[in-house]
Amino acid sequence: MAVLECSCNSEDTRDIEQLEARSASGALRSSVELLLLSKGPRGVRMDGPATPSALYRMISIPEAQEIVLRETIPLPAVPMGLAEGHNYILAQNVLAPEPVPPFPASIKDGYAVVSSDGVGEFEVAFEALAGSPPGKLQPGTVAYIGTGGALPEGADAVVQIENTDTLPPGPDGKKRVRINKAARGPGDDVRAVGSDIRAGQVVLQTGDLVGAAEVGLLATVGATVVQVHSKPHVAVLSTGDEVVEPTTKTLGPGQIRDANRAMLLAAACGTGAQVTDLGIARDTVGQLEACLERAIQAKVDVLITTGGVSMGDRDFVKPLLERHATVHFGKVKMKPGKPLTFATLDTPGSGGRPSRRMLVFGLPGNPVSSIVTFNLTVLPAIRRLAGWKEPGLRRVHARTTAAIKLDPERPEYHRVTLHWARPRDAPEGHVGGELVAVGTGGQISSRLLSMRSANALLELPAAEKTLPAGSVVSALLISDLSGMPVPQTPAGTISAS
Ligand SMILES: Nc1nc2c(c(=O)[nH]1)N[C@H]1C(S)=C(S)[C@@H](COP(=O)(O)OP(=O)(O)OC[C@H]3O[C@@H](n4cnc5c(N)ncnc54)[C@H](O)[C@@H]3O)O[C@H]1N2
Ligand code: MOO
Repeated sequence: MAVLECSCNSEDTRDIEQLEARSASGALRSSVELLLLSKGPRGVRMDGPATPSALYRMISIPEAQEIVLRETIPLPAVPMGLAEGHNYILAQNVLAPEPVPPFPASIKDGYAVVSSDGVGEFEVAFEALAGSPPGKLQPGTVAYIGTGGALPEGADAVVQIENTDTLPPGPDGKKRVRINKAARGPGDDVRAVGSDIRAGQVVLQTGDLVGAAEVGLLATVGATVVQVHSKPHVAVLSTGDEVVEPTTKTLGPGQIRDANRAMLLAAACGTGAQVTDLGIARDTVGQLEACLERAIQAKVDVLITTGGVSMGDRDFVKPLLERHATVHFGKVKMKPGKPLTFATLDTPGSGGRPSRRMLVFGLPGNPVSSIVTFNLTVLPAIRRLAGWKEPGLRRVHARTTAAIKLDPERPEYHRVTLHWARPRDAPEGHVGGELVAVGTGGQISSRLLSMRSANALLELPAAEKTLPAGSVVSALLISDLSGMPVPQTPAGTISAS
């Protein structure tokens, strides 16, 4: 992970009018402003007032997610070495150039035999050890063979050592063995050529995530350099006059420590993205614009801001994006996260280079709103950039354990910890279970404790009613479930149905 520190806390306090005046006189020529001059048909305005936030159409979350993915183009493929390729998405199919195993290989330590020779006493003609070239076996003799050893020519099966007794050497000093239990026939305890992987078989496909096992497969077929999608470069910026560094020992009047930046940098890091910390911007157009410029200069693929996207007269993020980018939406019917804003900013390439696109997510300042909207929109975009075919959160169903009052207007993403438990009416000792959703306490969007240990978001519809305990509700997974509480049952338990 590369971390580039770049704080934007300059003392620049230009307001919108000053900016507009300087722009009109041609005094500003930063890369942000040059972008303005090269804007496309849906591009930005430098003249006229910003769209008041109240004027944004409130769209649904599925619509918002569709827009985000529509505007997100996977990053180009790059060659990557075997070890570094871990956790990348393949941009090519990988074929086996030869069969695995490439020779008939013993499955056991024992004796290579001619299966029709059956039981009896045999001379051990030679040793066929793993890694050695196979010898040639005559009928009526056997060869000692190790697991993975190449079956000698003439042999057609292996008898494991447990089914043999070592005999004293013969008068000629040759080793001898008694086969007590014959091979069941040709091929017994032998891996045939290509039985694991056929020659030419596609072992990995475009779009596959390279986990540890996939690295092993690449190594097996000798694919030491493969094409993978680049990982995006993500920058995170906090905004707000009240927001101070987490290192602040004593908070001044009205100050709060910046929770969002560290949290979102951690979340972005968790995707494998390269991350850049853009610091905290004060609520001034000048500082925000300077940070936007930094992000462009640093060639980030995804810029995440938090705060300043709502209705206040110091909420400058939307107006800034309206001026410098194409804003696709600025209000989403969801709780938390209503003022979620999404824009794209295209930088034209020069000297034959392709143009770059920066996705900009203006997340709400409330910490829970910022991490919930990250999971629902930013994460899928990061995954799509990195080449994921199915970048959305995985949906499961879970039973609620308490009554939940629904929001009458906005669908709510209710934070829960999923457990695996016996169904409610199941008798003691019942094998199998279902997902049970335990709420994380007060769900107000400022209360970050509601995200603590949350591994899923219940998708609650907007309605004028209370959902009774025991309802089955769809839930989106926001963390891997391997740490999920699970009642202990003996290993290998099988349900008797
Ligand atoms: N008149 C209206 N006011 C608000 C509306 C509305 O529709 N009409 N929407 C509310 C909703 S919903 C949300 S969510 C918030 C979002 O506001 P902003 O995105 O503009 O965020 P701020 O006002 O800057 O901050 C909100 C809240 O979060 C705290 N905060 C901000 N940054 C951080 C940070 N980095 N770490 C921790 N906490 C942070 C900030 O102090 C505020 O308490 O708007 C409602 N208002
Ligand atoms: O939508 Mo806001 O995120 O409810 O608090």
